[in-house]
Parts: sequence; structure tokens; C-alpha cells
Amino acid sequence: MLSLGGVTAGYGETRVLEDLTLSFAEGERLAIIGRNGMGKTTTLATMMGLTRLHSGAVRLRGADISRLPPHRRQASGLGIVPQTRDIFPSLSVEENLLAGQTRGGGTLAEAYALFPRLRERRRNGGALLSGGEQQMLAIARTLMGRPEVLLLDEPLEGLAPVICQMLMDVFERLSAEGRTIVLVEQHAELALRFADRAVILDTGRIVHEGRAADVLADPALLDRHVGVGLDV
Ligand SMILES: Nc1ncnc2c1ncn2[C@@H]1O[C@H](COP(=O)(O)OP(=O)(O)OP(=O)(O)O)[C@@H](O)[C@H]1O
Repeated sequence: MLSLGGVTAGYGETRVLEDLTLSFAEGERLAIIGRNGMGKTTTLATMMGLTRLHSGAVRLRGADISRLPPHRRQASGLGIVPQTRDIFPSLSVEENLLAGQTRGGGTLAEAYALFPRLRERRRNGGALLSGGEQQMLAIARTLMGRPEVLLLDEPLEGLAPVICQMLMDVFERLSAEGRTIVLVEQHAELALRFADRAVILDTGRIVHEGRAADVLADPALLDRHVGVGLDV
């Protein structure tokens, strides 16, 4: 579905990812884990065209999209939910959703069916939402572009366990509908339980790649490269 081949990328002259090769299939659930600052966000941003690609290639369904700007990648089926959520604070929930709508894209009815809470809050300003509601809105807004590949950057960060579980259920649903999901998460256990496959990043390089269940069953590996105890 999507691949990075020998990718070295970063910001300006700074190189964050070094010769990174990674691919995943249609419908797959991939978890990318690792300590802070190891390049997880940069990996998603590079898939989306938001970094400087020094060398290597990004391919979507075999087509080289390395030179495509982010909006063209979005039109080709990629969607990212950034860690920063990027809600427009002065727009209502509904206006935020419509801002993410593309031609032939998702509908408000679909967004509200997935997140009934957003329907209740549809006239509220973005600035008045709780953290969980902001994250629901960020996800729903990206889905308005009907992405085939959904890139999620630490969607659970700072949220209460009950909201985290609700969002994980939503990701299960999106995956069951056939979407390909890449989940970057500090909550390693939730991410690994969800994913088929896991990649561990350390200083911009892949230090482990394999079945998520195997990573989950290897506390020493997690301790070495993720450095957090399992969180559930
Ligand atoms: N816009 C930027 N300009 C320059 N360097 C950056 C920029 N964004 C991130 N970096 C650097 O790139 C490295 C990797 O950051 P990245 O955000 O990809 O890591 P991460 O694994 O997602 O960590 P976190 O969990 O903290 O988001 C870090 O050293 C960071 O300081």
C-alpha cells in the first residue's frame, strides 16, 4: 500500500530519519513505537510530504509520490491526524468538519454516527472542547477526506483511559471497514494490542520490526527501546 524506501529525511539540513525502509499492505494495522524524539512523528510527516526528503522514495500503491505536495497525497488517499490536532478554535465543530471535506469525501452524518458527542457539540466553538472532544474532531475532520490510509500521531496523548478505550474502539471500526491504519503511540500496550505489526524506532532508524504480539510478549525489548513499562 505505502512504502518508504531508503528514506533519509528531516527538516532543512537536519536529518532525522536515516535510510529508513518500511512498507505495509492494504488493510494492515501498523504500530510505530519508540521513545520521545526518535523520529515517529517525522516518519508519518515524511509519508505525508511534510518533511524534506534528502534521499530515497515514498510510494503509494507502487507509484512514486516523493515529489507530491501534501494536498496531492491527501487527494491520493492519505490522511494524517497530527499530534497537535490543529483544531480551528474560532470555528464551530461543524465548520471544522466541513473544512476537512473533500469532493466525494465523507459526510457530516458519517462523522456524527462515528462520534455522537460531536453532534451534541456541533455548534460549539473549537476552543470550548475538552481534549477528548478535540481529538474526536481532529480524527473526524481527517476522515472527511475519506483516506484509505490513516496516519494517527499519538491520538491518545493526555486523554483519560475511558476516552482512550473509546478511540481504540473507533480505530477497530475503521480498520474493520478496510482502512489501513498507522498508529504512532506512547501507550505501547494499547498500540501493540491493536496492531498486526510493529516497528520500533531509535534515533531515526528501525531497530525492530515484527509481529505486534511478539513485541508485546518481549518486555526486555520494550524496556530497551521504548523504556516504559506496559501501561494497562
Ligand atoms: N520542525 C523541526 N525542525 C527541526 N527538528 C525537528 C523538527 N521537528 C522535530 N525535530 C527533531 O527531530 C527529531 C525527531 O522528532 P520526532 O517528533 O519525529 O520524534 P517522535 O519520536 O515523534 O517524538 P515525540 O514523541 O516527542 O513526538 C527530534 O530530535 C526533534 O527535535
